[in-house]
Amino acid sequence: MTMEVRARAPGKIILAGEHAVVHGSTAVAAAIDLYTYVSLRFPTPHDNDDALKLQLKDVDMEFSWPVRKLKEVLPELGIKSASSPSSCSLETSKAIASLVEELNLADAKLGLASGISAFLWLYTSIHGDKPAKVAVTSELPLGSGMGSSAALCVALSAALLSLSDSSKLDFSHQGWQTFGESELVLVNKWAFEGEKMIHGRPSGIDNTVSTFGTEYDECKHPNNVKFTTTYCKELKNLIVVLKYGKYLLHWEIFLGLFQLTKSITGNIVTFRSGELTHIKTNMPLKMLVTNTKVGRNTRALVAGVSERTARHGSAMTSVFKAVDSISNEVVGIIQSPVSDDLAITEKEEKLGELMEMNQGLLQCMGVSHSSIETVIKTTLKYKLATKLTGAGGGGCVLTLLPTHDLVLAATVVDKVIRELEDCGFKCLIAGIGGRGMEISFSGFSS
Ligand SMILES: Nc1ncnc2c1ncn2[C@@H]1O[C@H](COP(=O)(O)OP(=O)(O)O)[C@@H](O)[C@H]1O
Ligand SMILES: C[C@@](O)(CCOP(=O)(O)O)CC(=O)O
Repeated sequence: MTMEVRARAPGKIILAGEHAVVHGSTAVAAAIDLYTYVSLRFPTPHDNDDALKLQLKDVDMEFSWPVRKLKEVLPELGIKSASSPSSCSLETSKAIASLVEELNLADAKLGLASGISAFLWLYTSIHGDKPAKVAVTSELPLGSGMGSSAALCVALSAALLSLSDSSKLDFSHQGWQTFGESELVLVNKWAFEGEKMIHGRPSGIDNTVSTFGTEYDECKHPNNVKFTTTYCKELKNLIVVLKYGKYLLHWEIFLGLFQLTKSITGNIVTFRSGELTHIKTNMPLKMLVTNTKVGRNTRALVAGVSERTARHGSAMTSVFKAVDSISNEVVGIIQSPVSDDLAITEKEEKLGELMEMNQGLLQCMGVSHSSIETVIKTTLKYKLATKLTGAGGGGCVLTLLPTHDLVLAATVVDKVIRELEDCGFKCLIAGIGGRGMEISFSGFSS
């Protein structure tokens, strides 16, 4: 009998503390509602297929390794156990590098090499030289600071473990299901090993958020938008009147408002030295995500910060300490209850200021970029605070949107998005918070 499993794992945004978290500071993050999907299927004897196949749908590429080649090249094949994650040895990592080199990736696709290496390591560690078909597709922009590499490693580890010999899952369950706590811990450990092959020295925040998620529940805004219906004699029809407090809304503003309200406000987490803590959000939190589309390499940026730390130890220690204080203050603000609009305004002002301070420190670490500065300048015209998110050097940037006056916010969002997109950037309002990894079985056949 063969079956197909599909796993999905979310991306994340880091609200405060990226890079410093690699050096022991606290970071604040949330899962987002954009996922990477991995499907895994073992061939039946009729398929007469003796290869491990990987399809990367986002980049329209496929790779295939005959299992005899894997047996020939990989020194430790078959001696690993799915239940005890371990780091890739130097010998195996050299062997994997030779397999990836043989793919002759074009220069523009070289960034994929690390992801393919992580795939080969995770697959062969968990399933040895078993032939299989694996397909990957993602809603996340790749290499942009929203954790696509971690989402890939988590979804891959989850799919692989769900069909491993030790899996205790209910294969007949319909729809998405998650793992028990100890299996989630195992997925997270394997995903961290995969992340190490992509990033070099990850803090573990991305894979941990992607595995466990940051639960969400509706966070009510004190001023709800009201929709009322009215009978219009001229049109002989019911029309919808959009009301927000004292305002009657213009259609365009309504669209902006719809974008703002449809995105969920979920909970956040803090991460420090490998420890994840769930924090309940007590205020509406809306972030505009701008993708500068400037490609960058997380491994190089993380290494660059470490090199600067080696050169200026004491100064960088102070920078990391300042980031730690910023993250803790951000959590304090998001966690404390709000009573009215005034309190929300005050909190948003403080959060905006802390984001600007965090951005300044990220600049100190050498991870900002002219495209990020352009987003900062553009949003500042609308009095909005912006910081990079993830590794920086381009990639994605976060802008805090005001929610104390949703109509004002919707008007501003519409204008700012238009101006940013005129610069060639791509904007989205991501729902903050959400489930961690999940799997779903399908296609039973014998
Ligand atoms: N859907 C995917 N398909 C192929 N490779 C992927 C995918 N998602 C992630 N990757 C791998 O992860 C790398 C991006 O990781 P990284 O630079 O850490 O950025 P991010 O912030 O998106 O995690 C890609 O260059 C590729 O090797
Ligand atoms: C820079 C860092 O803090 C976050 C990297 O995020 P991303 O890979 O750019 O999504 C590195 C890490 O914590 O592992």
